[in-house]
Amino acid sequence: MAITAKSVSFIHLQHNKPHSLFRLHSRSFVPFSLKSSFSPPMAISVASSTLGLSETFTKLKREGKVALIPYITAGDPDLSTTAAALKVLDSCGSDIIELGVPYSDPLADGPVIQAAATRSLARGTNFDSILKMLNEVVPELSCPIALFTYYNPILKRGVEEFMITVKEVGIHGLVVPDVPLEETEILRREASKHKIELVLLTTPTTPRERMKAIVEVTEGFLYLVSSIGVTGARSSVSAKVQSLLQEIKAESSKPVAVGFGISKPEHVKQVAGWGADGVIVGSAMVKILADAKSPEEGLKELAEFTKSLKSALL
Ligand SMILES: O=P(O)(O)OC[C@@H](O)[C@@H](O)c1c[nH]c2ccccc12
Repeated sequence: MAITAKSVSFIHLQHNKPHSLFRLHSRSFVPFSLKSSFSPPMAISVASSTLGLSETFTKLKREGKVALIPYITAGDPDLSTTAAALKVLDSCGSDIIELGVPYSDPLADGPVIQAAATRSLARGTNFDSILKMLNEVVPELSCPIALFTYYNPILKRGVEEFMITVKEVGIHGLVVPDVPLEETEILRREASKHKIELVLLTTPTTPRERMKAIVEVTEGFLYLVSSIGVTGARSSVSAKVQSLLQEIKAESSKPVAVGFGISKPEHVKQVAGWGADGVIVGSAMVKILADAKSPEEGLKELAEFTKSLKSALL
C-alpha cells in the first residue's frame, strides 16, 4: 500500500484531532458482540509468573536501567520463526517485547513493517494462529509481551472477548496506535477488568493539554513517538525528544518509552541519556528477519543486534 499524505500525518491526526479518526472507524465499525472463534485449549488462565509492564519499569528503575523494547511482526516470515524470535529477543536482554498483529491497512507503519504485515497475511497468519503460537511460547518467556494491534481487529472480535482471549495466553499489555483518547474509554475499561495494561501514545505535535490527558490515563508506560511521519529506521533521532521527555516528566512520574527511527546502539544510548525509561526498536528488527537468507540466519543476526543494543544501555 503506497504511503499517502494521510498515512504520513495519520499518527498525528489521531492524537491531535480525535474526530478525524472517528470517520475512519465509523466506516468499518463492527458490532463488538461478535464471538471469537478462538478457544484456547487451556480455558483456565494461568496467572503469569512474569512481571507486567509497569512492574518491569519499576524493577528496572530500581536497578538504574532503561528498558529495551523490540517490536516484531507476528508471522513474518512465519509463526514458528516468530516463536523462536520471541525466545531470542527474551534471552538476549529484551525487557518487554512488542508483538505486532499484521493488519491490511497499517496506516502508521513505514514500508518495512507494512511489507512484513503483507507477507504475514499472505502466508495466512490470523489472530487465532497468533494466539495459538503465544499459548505455547509465552510460558517460556521471562519478559512480558505487549500486543500491538490496530483498532479494527479488536472491534471485529469484540472488545471484551478480545481482552479475555489475550489475557488467557499471557499477554500483559496492549498498544493500539489508531485509537484516539476520546475512544479509549471502553478499551480501558475492559483492559483493566482483565489486568491488561493499555499503552497510549503521544507525538511531537500533540498539544500539551492533550499530552497531559493521555499521560494521565496511559498504563504500563507512555509511548512517546519521536518524530512525525511513520515508523522506520532513521539516521538520527530528533533532538526534540529530549525536551519532550522533560515536558512529560514534569507532568507525570509514569515511565516513558521512545520509539520511531531508533535503529543503532548510538541511538539507544542517546535516547537513554535524554532520560527515556525505555527505547523501542521495530523496523530495524523486522528488517533483519526480512533480509535474512534463512530463518536461522535471521534469528542469529537478531540475537547479535539485540545484544549490541542491550550493551549500549548497560
Ligand atoms: O519501526 P521503528 O521506527 O523502530 O518504530 C517502532 C515501531 O515500529 C513500533 O513501535 C510500531 C510498529 N507499528 C507501529 C504503528 C504506530 C506506532 C508504533 C508502531
